[in-house]
Amino acid sequence: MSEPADEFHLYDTTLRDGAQREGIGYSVADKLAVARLLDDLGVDYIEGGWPGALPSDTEFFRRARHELDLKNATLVAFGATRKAGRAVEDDPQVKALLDAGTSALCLVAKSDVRHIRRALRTTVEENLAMISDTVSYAVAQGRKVFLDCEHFFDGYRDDPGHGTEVVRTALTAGADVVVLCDTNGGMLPHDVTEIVTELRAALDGTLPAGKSVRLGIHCQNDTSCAVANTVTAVKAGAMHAQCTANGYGERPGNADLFAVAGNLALKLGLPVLPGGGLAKMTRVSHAIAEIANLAPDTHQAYVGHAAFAHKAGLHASAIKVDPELYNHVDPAVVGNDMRVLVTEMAGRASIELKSAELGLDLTGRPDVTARVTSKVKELEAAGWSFEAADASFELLVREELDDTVPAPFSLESYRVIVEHREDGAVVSEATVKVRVRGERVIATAEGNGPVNALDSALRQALQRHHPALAEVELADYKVRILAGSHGTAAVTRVLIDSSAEDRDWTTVGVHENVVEASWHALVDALTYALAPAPAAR
Ligand SMILES: CC(=O)SCCNC(=O)CCNC(=O)[C@H](O)C(C)(C)COP(=O)(O)OP(=O)(O)OC[C@H]1O[C@@H](n2cnc3c(N)ncnc32)[C@H](O)[C@@H]1OP(=O)(O)O
Ligand SMILES: CC(=O)C(=O)O
Repeated sequence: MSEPADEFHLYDTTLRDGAQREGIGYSVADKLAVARLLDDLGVDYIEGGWPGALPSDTEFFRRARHELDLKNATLVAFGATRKAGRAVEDDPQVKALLDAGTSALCLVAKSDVRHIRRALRTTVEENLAMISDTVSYAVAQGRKVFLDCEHFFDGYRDDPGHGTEVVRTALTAGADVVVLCDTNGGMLPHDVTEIVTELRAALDGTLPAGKSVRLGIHCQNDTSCAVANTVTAVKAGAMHAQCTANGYGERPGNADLFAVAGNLALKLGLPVLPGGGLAKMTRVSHAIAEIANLAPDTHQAYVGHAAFAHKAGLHASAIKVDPELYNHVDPAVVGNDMRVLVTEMAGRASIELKSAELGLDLTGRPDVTARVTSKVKELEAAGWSFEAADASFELLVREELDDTVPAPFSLESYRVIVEHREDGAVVSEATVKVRVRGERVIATAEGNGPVNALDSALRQALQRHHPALAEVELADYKVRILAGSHGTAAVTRVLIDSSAEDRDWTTVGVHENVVEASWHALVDALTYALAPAPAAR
């Protein structure tokens, strides 16, 4: 296998191929915002869309001229080669492409004989002429041209001579880079290595003077190998990689820009995303997901929230010695963080590391660490989950550390009624009887559900003594029924996300009864809201 070329481009197609993902529909303003993020990240090219095909893409390029001030990237307009049987200068799609006014263009061309004959319904000779005419016409107008060879790998397998001829024709006509596309995404890494290597050898010495073999790669993710195929093509000599943010794209998607950039920079030592771009990857990935209106993928390599989250006790015990022992790269290099998760898989090291993350120092307290470890295992076995409920975990550790957070009240009783009225309205009403700082308080409130009513009644009862609770909001409420096993009853687990000013926290409650499980999570949430900082923080 040859080594990566010295000159290398990272080419982003989030706004064109990425927008072909089911469920994505960018506005022009969204596209401008994504382009700014990608430019700030440091990609070399941003493919903005297909002017003349999509009115919103035509509008994007029009606005980009005045509104995008790109610092690092070159904007590229995408389109197809001229239509079969039509002169290039008379082709309205080619005109619209040039009218977009970008200095660089990317043309998609057929390179598989099956597609030329059956989809394009033309001859191999005419298709080569379409490529040659369109590339040389755009080059003559001063544009840099990339040529995407659709279905290159499938076509090359059937007819290597023809595949080679397509690439030769485009390079001879003046294409800057010819991009080999695994359009159906069916290749495996060894196929890509073999074909790229063989193609380079076949082209070597056959191009006109002054032309060199400049290849790119574009991989769809249908075998889940898009990133691997991209990296392997670069290893085999491709000097231009097309990718999309978060791997968005047609069907299962494309090669994920962040995984490709991380691999090329940190594993192959290529200077991609210079100027600190790597450290912006996590932020940019999440910001683009937000604009696309998609939840970020928690488990995405390099940039996912869980990319450096460690659950197994054995992992945590080695991480305690040296985080490098269980991280393939330093998370900070890609703008991410390492986290230790506390679950029934935790060992003492996990408990110590997680506590340290929360500002609780268990060094020199093996008794506390051991007690917390066994309590967590016991509770997790009974259905509790501390993985996401850091606040409940902190309360538990502090209790064992003799730094118990004072309970804001003691409970005498609570009662919840759900009333289905004759007119169809369903009203919940809760009454709580509590003691707050020696005073007996009774409060009743209505709510749109039993937990909402309970929360309102409890806050009402506490508000005079604890006015800070007015700032606390219940941001989310998740319920999960955990099936019983070994003859035990099913239990309900409730997670409550709370927020106040600039902090947020999660608490957990478990019980056979959903209201009681909610009550536990609610009480932890309000207790945590009023908790003084830990003695050791
Ligand atoms: C692999 C990829 O993802 S490439 C990007 C694909 N992206 C898109 O298709 C999104 C944007 N596409 C569109 O808006 C429309 O499909 C358009 C405007 C491009 C074309 O629309 P229409 O003119 O209505 O044609 P339609 O989509 O039905 O068919 C495509 C036409 O382009 C032709 N064509 C396809 N590929 C090429 C090519 N590389 N070069 C020249 N012509 C091509 C087809 O033969 C067909 O021609 P025909 O109308 O003479 O039969
Ligand atoms: C060009 C492109 O998107 C493809 O061949 O998949």
